[in-house]
Amino acid sequence: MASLWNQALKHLENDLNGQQFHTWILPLQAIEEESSIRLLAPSTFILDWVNKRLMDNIRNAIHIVAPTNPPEIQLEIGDYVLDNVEEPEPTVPQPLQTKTKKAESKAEAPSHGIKSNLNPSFTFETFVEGKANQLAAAAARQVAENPGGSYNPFFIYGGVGLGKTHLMHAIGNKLIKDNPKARVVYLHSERFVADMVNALRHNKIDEFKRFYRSLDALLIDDIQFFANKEQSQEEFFHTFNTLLEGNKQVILTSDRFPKEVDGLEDRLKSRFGWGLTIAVEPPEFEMRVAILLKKAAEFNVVLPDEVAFFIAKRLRGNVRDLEGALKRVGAYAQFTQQTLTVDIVKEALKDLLALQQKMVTLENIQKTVADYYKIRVADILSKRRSRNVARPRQIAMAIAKELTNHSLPEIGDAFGGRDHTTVLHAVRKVKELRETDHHIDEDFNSLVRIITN
Ligand SMILES: Nc1ncnc2c1ncn2[C@@H]1O[C@H](COP(=O)(O)OP(=O)(O)OP(=O)(O)O)[C@@H](O)[C@H]1O
Repeated sequence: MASLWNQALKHLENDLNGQQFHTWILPLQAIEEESSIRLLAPSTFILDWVNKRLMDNIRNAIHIVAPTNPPEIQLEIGDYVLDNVEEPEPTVPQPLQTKTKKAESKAEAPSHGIKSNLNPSFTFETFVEGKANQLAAAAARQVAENPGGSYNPFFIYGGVGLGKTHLMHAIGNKLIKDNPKARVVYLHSERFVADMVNALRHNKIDEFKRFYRSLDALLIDDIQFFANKEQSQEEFFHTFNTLLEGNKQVILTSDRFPKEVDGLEDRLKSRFGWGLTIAVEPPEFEMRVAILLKKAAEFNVVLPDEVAFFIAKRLRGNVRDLEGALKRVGAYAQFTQQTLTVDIVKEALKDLLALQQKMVTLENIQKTVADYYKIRVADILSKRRSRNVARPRQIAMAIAKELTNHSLPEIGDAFGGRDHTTVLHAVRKVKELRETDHHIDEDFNSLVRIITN
């Protein structure tokens, strides 16, 4: 029987987004006692964060797995000690061990091997490929086959919930599968910063450095959180160089193109571009269907094709949202013991569908695009052809085609009475521009996110 905490973790993983789960929940070490569960946080930073924002989620999860007699939850600080860094041949890397004074005195200190922090379910096998992530997935496989090769660092960027973390873990999992002794560590950039601050406080910075520089692969998620943290950037810069010089693999993710991460030193930005930088994009319709079908099989939800089509057509957000919707309809079907149909999905996802419907109107698209480019909606509807107005107009039309079910003539009408061929031209032009100009591509993706979220 899995420990109570391990069972609770499964619920927390569903409940929270990947970043929250990896950054704040996974680092907690649980000591289960008769009527209580002690959660040890490796730093005050993590302790405070969990305390302020995630205690309700933790309580809920514990209540689900122990509904009749839920243990009391105590959150306390446990010292992270960087240990065994130079052990000659660890079967698994040995970076972080938890030690608490209380736990020690009870000789109950949990013994942990290396915490690679990899989620075993994020693999290439469970990753659905489509136009939006094909390149990224192919490159990730290359990196997994040939770590420390020419794709180093490997940098994946793109909007939230589009599979960056998943891909990164897939590489890490493959590296360890191929070589169980590989020292692979995944962590969120905020966690790197927190660990560094902690190491400084405990005079363990040399061990900290040695540890990170002794890895075979270092995977750091969401590096935009390094922004304006000069000391962390400095440390990371040296770690990064040492790893690269030793042909060790570095994998990074960010929500935007590295050069556009504000508050990051130029030398870091430029180095991030030395290897391969690749984007993941929001999934297109076919991929959304494929993701729904694959996840349905994973979650044991019987999902008829037409129902998958319906959800994919109506929910155009990121993969995490699709997953959330699927879990909801799955639970609904189970609860009401009905086979899923489009009508049931309409009922189960009523609020989500209404929200999406309400927000994605042509007016909303025009307004969002106008705000984004700091022009007026009237400019978009006008006949003006200057580039600063014409380009946003084309982008707005292309988004309208992508996000709504309106026909080309309807879109043309709504954009100041234009002909449908003008809309078609805009759609083609924007497609071409997105392929050649990453600024336009970023703008487009950001706008879709703003409109659909
Ligand atoms: N192509 C895909 N195939 C299968 N699952 C996917 C895919 N893309 C994303 N997911 C799933 O969607 C969820 C969110 O993905 P992930 O955490 O990797 O996103 P992310 O891009 O790292 O977002 P964030 O920046 O918010 O961390 C995860 O459960 C992941 O497994």
